[in-house]
Amino acid sequence: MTQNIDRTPALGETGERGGRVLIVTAVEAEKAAIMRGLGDADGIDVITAGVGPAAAAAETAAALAGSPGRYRFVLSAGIGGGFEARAAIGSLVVSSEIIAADLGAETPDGFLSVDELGFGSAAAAVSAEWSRRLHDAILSAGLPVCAGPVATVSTATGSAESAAALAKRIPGAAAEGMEGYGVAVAAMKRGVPAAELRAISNAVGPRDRAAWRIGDALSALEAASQALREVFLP
Ligand SMILES: O=C(O)c1cccc(C(=O)CC[C@H]2O[C@@H](n3cnc4c(=O)[nH]cnc43)[C@H](O)[C@@H]2O)c1
Repeated sequence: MTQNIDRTPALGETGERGGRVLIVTAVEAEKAAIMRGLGDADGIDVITAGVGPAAAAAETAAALAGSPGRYRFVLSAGIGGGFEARAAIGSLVVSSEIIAADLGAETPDGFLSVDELGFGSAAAAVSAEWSRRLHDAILSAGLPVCAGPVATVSTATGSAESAAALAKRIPGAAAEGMEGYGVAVAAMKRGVPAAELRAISNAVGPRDRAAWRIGDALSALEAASQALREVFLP
């Protein structure tokens, strides 16, 4: 289930695709942080799609369908939960994989993924080359960053048991968000490479709203976006 897939065309293999980058956030505060970091960078569109994989997929699909050939890369970006010992609050995670972690069936013996059910794949295509370039640019800027699987969930994890089960199911899981799989599937269906960036606001585990550091995560997202200018600009 956690196998890395890179079915999308390689970086530079733009074919008929245009030169712009599409960044999809869930909420306005994430968009604003990214725009502050990007400054007056041309060639990048940042949109707010709403919370959850369905809204993310619908808005991404609409943006790509509305301007066929306009985009060469799509990034799902926002704040997220970090898995213990992988991603601390205020750090950044770049996707090596994007996994729909709760897409499947519950059985008396545990969770079965759609892969195990034979209904497709819970892993959306991630561009390994784009992910590497994003990771390296953020690292070069001196920001704390790791590359790892990012889980997409419809219900944010809220207990130690669920966090442990997820970490077991997705070896090396680094972050959790609610939109990446939707964005990546919409991009994949249009043949546009995609990846995900999460700035960590909270630990994945027992719900503790008072411990969330949304301001720190938004500052990290802004700093990462500044570092990514050189990657995105033609
Ligand atoms: O009030 C709560 O307990 C609560 C729990 C989980 C998520 C929320 C949100 O309002 C955040 C939704 C928004 O932020 C991303 N996000 C941030 N941290 C996590 C997480 O640990 N697990 C899943 N998603 C997270 C998410 O992508 C949404 O866009 C409130």
